[in-house]
Amino acid sequence: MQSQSRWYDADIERVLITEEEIRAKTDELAKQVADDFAGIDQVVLVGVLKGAAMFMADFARALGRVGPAVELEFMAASSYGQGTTSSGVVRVLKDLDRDIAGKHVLVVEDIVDSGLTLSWLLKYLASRSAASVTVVTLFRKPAAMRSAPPLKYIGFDLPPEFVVGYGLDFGERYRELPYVAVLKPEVYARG
Ligand SMILES: O=P(O)(O)OC[C@H]1O[C@H](OP(=O)(O)OP(=O)(O)O)[C@H](O)[C@@H]1O
Ligand code: HPA
Repeated sequence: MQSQSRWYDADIERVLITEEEIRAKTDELAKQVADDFAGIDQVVLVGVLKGAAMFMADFARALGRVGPAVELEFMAASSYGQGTTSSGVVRVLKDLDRDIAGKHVLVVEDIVDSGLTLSWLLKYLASRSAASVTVVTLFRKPAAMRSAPPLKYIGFDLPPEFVVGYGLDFGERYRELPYVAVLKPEVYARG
């Protein structure tokens, strides 16, 4: 059966990580976290919107199958706006709804690129008296190795290119792609 063409097909330069690879890696990360959190009954997952929406949903279910009970919390932070480089200023668009004091918190990020968002977020959460704060990110860019806080749970290392899909956007578009891809140069240039 021929697969149907989708609106974004013509914009894609190349796929970097497939849907199947994302699924397998998500299960693997959940297993690692479950093993490390053995003996802990409850973990609060803090998803960083909007980019982490897809990973949060899939990771929460993967962890639920093999690990502790999870509570879902979301924060919304933004530093990229419409472009492909960080503005350098993290804006909180939505704060946590509940107190995390005394709880084991796992921050769920889609990507750590410059590391600015994560560094800022960890400082922000440090004042909330959580029992522990750990980070899981599905993707990491090379710049993060220089400037981001040390990370234990990383899905994939990506090349230093602006990517879209599986939650990641370019000007709010392409988040719904089931894989992670690089767009054609003319698409980035159009803005
Ligand atoms: O390591 P950094 O260079 O800080 O980049 C990482 C952050 O950038 C993206 O969010 P963005 O600010 O684009 O907001 P969004 O999630 O709403 O797209 C992404 O979802 C991460 O949260
Ligand atoms: O490569 C990226 N794509 C989309 N959003 C991002 N936020 C940081 N890096 C990226």
